[in-house]
Amino acid sequence: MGNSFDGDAVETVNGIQIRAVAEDEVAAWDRALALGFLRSHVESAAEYRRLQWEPGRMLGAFDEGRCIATFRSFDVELTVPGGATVQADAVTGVTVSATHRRRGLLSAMMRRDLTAARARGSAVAVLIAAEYNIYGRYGFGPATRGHGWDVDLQRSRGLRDGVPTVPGGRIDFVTMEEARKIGPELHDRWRLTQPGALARDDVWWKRNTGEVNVPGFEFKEPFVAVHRDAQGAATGLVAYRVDDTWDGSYPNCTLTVVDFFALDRATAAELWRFVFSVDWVRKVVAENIGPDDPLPLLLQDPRAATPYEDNADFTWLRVLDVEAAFNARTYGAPGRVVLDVEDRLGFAAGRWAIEVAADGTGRCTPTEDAADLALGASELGTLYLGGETLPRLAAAGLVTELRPGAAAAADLLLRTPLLAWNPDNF
Ligand SMILES: CC(=O)SCCNC(=O)CCNC(=O)[C@H](O)C(C)(C)COP(=O)(O)OP(=O)(O)OC[C@H]1O[C@@H](n2cnc3c(N)ncnc32)[C@H](O)[C@@H]1OP(=O)(O)O
Repeated sequence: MGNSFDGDAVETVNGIQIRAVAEDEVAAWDRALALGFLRSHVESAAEYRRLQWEPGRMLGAFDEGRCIATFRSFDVELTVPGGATVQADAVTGVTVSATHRRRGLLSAMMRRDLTAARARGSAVAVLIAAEYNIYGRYGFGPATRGHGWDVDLQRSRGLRDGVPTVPGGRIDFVTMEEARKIGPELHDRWRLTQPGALARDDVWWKRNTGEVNVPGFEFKEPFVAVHRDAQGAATGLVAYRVDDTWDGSYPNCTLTVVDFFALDRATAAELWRFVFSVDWVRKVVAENIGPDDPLPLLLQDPRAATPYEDNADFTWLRVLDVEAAFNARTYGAPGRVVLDVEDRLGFAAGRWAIEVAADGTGRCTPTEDAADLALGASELGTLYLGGETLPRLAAAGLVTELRPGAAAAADLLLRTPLLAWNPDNF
């Protein structure tokens, strides 16, 4: 399965060359990306793209020397249930020019990248899908959901009595420069508590604090506030923007939370208490805080929180190395399940036994035993982080029970105490 993959190889698909993009070709690649994302009006982001360039990881398709398709991947740590991390191949910047679509160019670039990723030791690949129906064919399945809330502050009447506080804690606004200093270490600690979370690199912090500008994505400086405990240690961060809306002579502002993470529940409650107390604000929009976040239950009136309009599938995941992936995560209950996986691209194909010990650790091995459940690689990706239940997939006809009751029984194993969530687009 591709251990001999040659990163410099040039493939030809229907007369079109597919190959890695050299550093001095990044401007042409960036232009093709802009056109592919229907952004012909956007000025060159080549300077920014050069920060992302790594040998062999930006692919392009070339027709008579013109770049007409783009694809990029980078390695990132993904937190799995239990708090371990696995190396993930993050796929992004996928475009094929309208002049060259449906000739197999995406399929060729994807095959090439996934083969190289498996050879590099990535246990999984992840991406954010522009459209639902593109990536299932390559073995990706929806693995986390975005989940947010709109909160009407007059109706909510603030936080319930008895919601935890942090005695001696404090909240301060920080400058963008301070956010770049405090944020990365804080986020690195937080992400290990959240299955589905991805590491943020240096470029992420630069882009989201305005140090690096990306043409077409105009940076508007947010308010960034950091919570510290009584000892002065940073324990949480919130970033938000506020519009300037007035209803006649009455302030009627909406505060939109764009980043929120806390190392413990009491810090989270303090940050929400702060966000809900900002003068002039009548509505708080938390665009994406995760499906398990208890926010509505912290309010005096939980009905004041209504689901955010864009709640949908977010990270898509593809298992590349079944043993590495399923050995890394922990499980909800002891037991054993045998999965029969069909995978057109081969990486996850076969019959796999997952045996879970009393302490919740699991061992995944190939087996000849009779299978309990049959499923495709895409469904395996959906199940991996615990973002979906087996009975629900079986009810939808996406997983087949080969033994009656197998879906419910295996679900007890795969269950996670905290639903997977990833706040970061990439
Ligand atoms: C991670 C990201 O970057 S998400 C962003 C994805 N990019 C976009 O949405 C930008 C606009 N769209 C595009 O650039 C292109 O249409 C792409 C990249 C989605 C597809 O590229 P193509 O080269 O046309 O795909 P390719 O020819 O390899 O198609 C492979 C298969 O996927 C199918 N397919 C491709 N795009 C879509 C789609 N948008 N919806 C449903 N099916 C699709 C094809 O029909 C084909 O099916 P088949 O295998 O049954 O024959």
